[in-house]
Amino acid sequence: MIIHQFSSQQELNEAGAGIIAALVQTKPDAVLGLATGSTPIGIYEELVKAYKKGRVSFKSVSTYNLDEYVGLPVDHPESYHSYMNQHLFSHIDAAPERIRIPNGNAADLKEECASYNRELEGVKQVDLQILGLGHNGHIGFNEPADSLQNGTHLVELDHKTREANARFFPSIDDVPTHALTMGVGTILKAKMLLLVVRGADKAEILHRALTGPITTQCPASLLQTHPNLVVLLDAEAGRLFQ
Ligand SMILES: N[C@@H]1[C@@H](O)[C@H](O)[C@@H](COP(=O)(O)O)O[C@@H]1O
Repeated sequence: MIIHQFSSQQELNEAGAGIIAALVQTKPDAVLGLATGSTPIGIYEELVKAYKKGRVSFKSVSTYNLDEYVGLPVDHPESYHSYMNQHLFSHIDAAPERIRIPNGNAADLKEECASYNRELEGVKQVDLQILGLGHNGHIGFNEPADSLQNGTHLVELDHKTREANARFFPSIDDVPTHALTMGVGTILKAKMLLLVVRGADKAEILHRALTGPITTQCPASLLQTHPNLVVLLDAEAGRLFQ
């Protein structure tokens, strides 16, 4: 595990975007696993800048998103489809046919998960998976539990997760109760994991995830088992590592 701590958000964003851009420059048909949430927004902004300056092209890249809410219309402003268009896809040359986000409105959600799994199995390996961290230690939408699932599946969201995400909705009652998420097994198969964590409110859970026992009660703790985990932190999130 390599941990990089940054004193400014800008440096962190540039470092994150730099790692992704360098991968795509050397491997134009790279497979990227993408995350949503507030954490990666600045990194996506830097990637868009790099694209606009002609430093990187995404036209041959394939992308797989980690998760999506169940039951939000695709064009709902808080759907992860909308998020990805707003923060990344509408600004770069990514090929729509190589962009995949779980469909949380599929008539048959089980079949949607199965087909997402089949597609991911068809890809030899995700080259780089971006990850944020939930306040309860979740990754994607893999919530703390007695056991975790390997592949993409339907989850019921923890109250804590819905509370954390209520800031994006008129009220907590508007936050979806379920989501589709890649499983921890799928996440761990990526060649490289880029975990990005910001803010004092994540310091404790981050410290527990990276230095505490490996337990399904803290899904991010399983990242300790990955041979190529790179962690980008701001000073507030990294407070307990000093
Ligand atoms: N499903 C997403 C995760 O993929 C994200 O990493 C996490 C942290 O979100 P944020 O970056 O907004 O703190 O929670 C969300 O609910």
